[in-house]
Order: sequence, then structure tokens, then C-alpha cells
Amino acid sequence: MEFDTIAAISTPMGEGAIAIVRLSGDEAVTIADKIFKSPGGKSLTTKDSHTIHYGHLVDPKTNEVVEEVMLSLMRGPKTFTREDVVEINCHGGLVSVKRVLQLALTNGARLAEPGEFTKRAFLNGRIDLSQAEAVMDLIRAKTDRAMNVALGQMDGKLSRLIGDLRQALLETLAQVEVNIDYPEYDDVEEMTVPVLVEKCTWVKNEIIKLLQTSSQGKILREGLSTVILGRPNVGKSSLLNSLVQENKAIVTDIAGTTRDIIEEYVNVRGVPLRLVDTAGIRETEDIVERIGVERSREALRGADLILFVLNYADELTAEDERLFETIEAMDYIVIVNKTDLPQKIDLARVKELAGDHRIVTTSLLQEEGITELEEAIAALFFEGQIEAGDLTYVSNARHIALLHQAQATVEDAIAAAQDGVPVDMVQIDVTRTWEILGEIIGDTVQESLINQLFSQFCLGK
Ligand SMILES: Nc1nc2c(c(=O)[nH]1)N(C=O)[C@@H](CNc1ccc(C(=O)N[C@@H](CCC(=O)O)C(=O)O)cc1)CN2
Ligand SMILES: Nc1nc2c(ncn2[C@@H]2O[C@H](COP(=O)(O)OP(=O)(O)OP(=O)(O)O)[C@@H](O)[C@H]2O)c(=O)[nH]1
Ligand SMILES: [Mg+2]
Repeated sequence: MEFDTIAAISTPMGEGAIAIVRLSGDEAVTIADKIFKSPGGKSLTTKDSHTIHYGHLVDPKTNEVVEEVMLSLMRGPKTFTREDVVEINCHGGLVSVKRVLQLALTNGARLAEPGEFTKRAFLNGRIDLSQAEAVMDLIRAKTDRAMNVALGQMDGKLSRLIGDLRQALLETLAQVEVNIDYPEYDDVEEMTVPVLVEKCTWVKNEIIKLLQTSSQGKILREGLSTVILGRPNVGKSSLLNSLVQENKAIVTDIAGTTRDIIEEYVNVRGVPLRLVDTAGIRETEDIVERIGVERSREALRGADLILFVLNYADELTAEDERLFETIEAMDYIVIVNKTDLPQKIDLARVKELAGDHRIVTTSLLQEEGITELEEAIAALFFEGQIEAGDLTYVSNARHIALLHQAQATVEDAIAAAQDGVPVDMVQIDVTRTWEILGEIIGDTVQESLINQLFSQFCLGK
């Protein structure tokens, strides 16, 4: 494909000692050649591919030296975009990077749109759509595990599986063609239906397996949304601090210390948590605190997991019992904190209220019970789950939606075939399933969607 030459800053703005301005397209080398002077004076166009060069950027209009740089020259198709790529490594700092970019733009490059480099890698056929989406996931990954999932997908793990499913569907379609071409042979019809049902059932089961990974996949990507809940002063902020192993939240003995929501990412035994510390829930006259309490209640609504903190050294209150009711239908762990103080809480009553939910006792002050709590969190996440490593995860909402659609259409195909619907009718559902799966890897997908997907990328990627 033929495209114009794009340029963008590919490193964070104003940070770091070195920054990269990247160019990609047919004119990348000629544009770079116009503005780059090596000590030896030789033109870049004479240089070998995949080489790096020291020199200066010089404005061809004014002959002014703009920057001292290292320049990487990579000719397509063995590049990130499959096009000619030039990367200019300049001194970090806002002014320097912007000057370099500006110089490239005034000498024939166009400013890249967000995600346009990766989009070209896709449009030029180096990667498919799910791999391109994984590039973005990789950048956003907040834990090792999330990063590994993204790396696997970038490597084409999901693409290969989708490819296999589509291949199986194509084979059934071929079988159906034979049937349509030779309708006079009854035995062909007799053969077609079982083959169709068998292959489609396999596809259906694989889709179901993939979808089963999706809730874990989403959590790995976005973190398990975990809300720390409880009355004022029970030790919620202390719990956040001990899980993140840093003093992120303010802890005092004054009830009502936390007024607003505090959010932190932590990795508990491989489970990424998006931890939310909330204002202690109580009836209050204080306007600021009341807003905080309201926000705590809101945070609860989107939570995957609640860490419900109770005070060991205090009797259960009506508020505690109400909170048990509020979270009744949710996943929660009860944490009875302050075990270093004399017991006042009725633990039997706590067990009764908690039912099947886990109860952990802690003294956050003395750093006791934290290991048990971490184990309880990990156990909840991995309960009855297969070892995480070798699964192909789907975590992307777009992929999940398409897999649900594909499951529905392939089920229609199976049901129709079993009901004796003519095979050329069943063929329609099979073809549709093949198309829907193709959308995941971007094979059968609309341009508007592609544009929208890449526009969510960051600049320079
Ligand atoms: N300086 C720099 N660092 C970077 C990138 C970059 O673009 N520039 N990347 C950007 O995100 C990542 C590396 N990703 C890359 C992926 C593919 C190819 C590439 O050239 N692929 C070719 C050739 C492979 C080969 O030589 O065998 C290909 O697949 O055909 C390059 C970088 C991370 N680090
Ligand atoms: N004795 C004892 N004190 C603790 C323990 N954990 C926390 N505390 C103390 O309890 C007080 C309240 O702790 P916080 O973590 O601020 O409680 P909170 O639930 O966030 O309180 P609010 O933000 O006001 O809702 C502080 O003085 C803590 O040092 C514990 O295990 N034992
Ligand atoms: Mg607090």
C-alpha cells in the first residue's frame, strides 16, 4: 500500500534524557537526508538498512544547526510499519523534541495521528487487528501478568486460535458446496449433516472456552475493582497502606479521616487489584464527609470484590449489620481488625452474618494477618481455575462481544442442521460465524471501526 510519510514524537513529552522522533513512509529517508548532516558528509540514501548514524540536524533553509542526534535508518519491509522508518534520537526535553519534529514536518512529513504507526503495521499486513490492539494493551498493562497476556496476543496467540476456528468453518462450507453441486447423491447429504454438526460443535466449544477466560482476562487487564468498606476508624486506610506497602492514605485516630476516594494499583500474588479506599460509612452532619460517604456507596456499585473491615475491639453496630446486607450479593472478604486490642466483637455473630464468605483476623498495627488476607484474595480469584499461564485469554470488550455473537450464530447453524433445514440455508449461519470471527482479527471489518480503534492509541505509537 502507498501512504504519505508520517512523523511523531514516540517518547513521553518533556521526560527522559533521550527522545525519539519517528518517521515512516516512502519519503522517510529522503526527508531525513534533507535535514541530517553526518561528519563525513555522506548522504543517508547511500547507507545500508538497519544502521545507526551520528550527526547533526541542520535546517536546510537557514543552515542553522538544530540538534545533535543519533539516527536509525531502517528500510522496509523489515520494519515496525513495513515501510521505510527513520528514528531520530535527540536530547530529551520539550524544546529539543518539538524542534526536531517541526523540522521533519516542514521538510515533507505529515504529523501522524494517534496509533497511525501501528495502524500501518496492520494495513501493511505485518500484524492483524487483535495483535494491534494488544500493542495498546501492552502499553497500558499494570502488572506482569497483564503484560504477558498482551505479549501472547501480540505474538498472535489469539489470532492463531481464531484462524483455526475459521478454517474449520471453511471446511464445513466446502463440504456443503459438494452437497449443493451433487444434490442427486443422497449419501452426500447424509455425510454433510454429521460433518457440519461435528465441526460446528467443536467451534462452539472452543468459543465457549475462550469466553470463560474473559472475566479473568478483563480483570488481568483492568485490575479487580476492590473496595475497602467499613465504619469510620476501623482501619480501612491502614489496610490500603499495608497492601500497597506504602503510606498512601492518611491514617489518624480521628473517625472520618478519609473524605474522598483513594485509588491504588497493587499486585497481590499475581492478582492485580484496583484498590479503592473509601470514607467510613456513617450518618454524619459534616458536609464534606457526607459527600465522601455518598461516594463510598457509589464505589460499591462497580466493585468486583469488597474488603469489609470490622473492629475487633468494638461491638457490632447496626451500621455494620446494614453493610452486611448491602454487600450480600457481592464477593467479599470480612476483615476483623485490631486483634491486638481486647475483644468486644461477637465473632459468632460475624460468622453467622458472613455465611460462606471468608473471614480473616488482622492487626494491621502489628502487621499480623496480612499474609492470610493475601492468600484469601488469591484463593478467591483462582478458585477452581486452571493454571493461568498457558491459556489464551480474551480480555478486550470488542472481542468478547464478537465471540458471543459468533457463539449464537454457530449454535443456530447446529440447531438448523439437526432440524433437517436444507444445508444451503445452514450455510448462511456458518458463513456469518466465519465473518464475525474475522472481525476479531480485522479480516472482515469496516474501515470506520478500524479508524475508531486506532484513534484510541497514544500519539507516536
Ligand atoms: N526504537 C524503537 N524501539 C522500539 C520500537 C520502535 O518502533 N522503535 N517498537 C515499536 O513498537 C517496539 C519493538 N517492536 C518492533 C516490532 C517489529 C519490528 C520489525 O522491524 N519487524 C519486522 C522485522 C523483524 C526482523 O528483523 O526479523 C517484521 O516483522 O517484518 C520492529 C520493532 C519496542 N521498541
Ligand atoms: N490498635 C490498633 N489500631 C489500629 C489497627 N489498625 C489501624 N489502627 C488505628 O486505627 C485508627 C484508624 O485507622 P484508619 O486506617 O485511619 O481507619 P479508617 O477506617 O481509614 O478511618 P476513616 O478514614 O476515618 O473512615 C488509626 O489510629 C490507626 O493507627 C490495629 O490493628 N490495631
Ligand atoms: Mg481512612
